[in-house]
Amino acid sequence: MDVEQKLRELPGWRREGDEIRRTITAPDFPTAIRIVDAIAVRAEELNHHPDIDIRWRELHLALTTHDQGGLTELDFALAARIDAIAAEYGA
Ligand SMILES: C[C@H](O)[C@H](O)[C@H]1CNC2=NC(N)=NC(=O)C2=N1
Repeated sequence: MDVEQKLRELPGWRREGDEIRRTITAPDFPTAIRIVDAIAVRAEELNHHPDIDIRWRELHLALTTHDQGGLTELDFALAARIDAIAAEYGA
């Protein structure tokens, strides 16, 4: 898998070691929590779960595939869904 090519398709995300990361800034704290809830639904569907650090209206997300020891297609599939959710909630 060409990680750099995948990242070009996901401009909000950056690579840090074995992870890709994105910060989402929601309009307010309740919206940030709704975004987390929507991400949870997708994560369950994909059986792939982000690390999420909630700081007021900022969400710091990190994706990797622990059981494969690094980045996989699943990380990029979930990242694309997270981007769609963020856009839907005005973040
Ligand atoms: C057993 C189950 O499939 C694994 O624990 C899954 C669940 N969700 C996961 N999510 C992420 N981000 N990485 C994983 O390696 C992972 N593994």
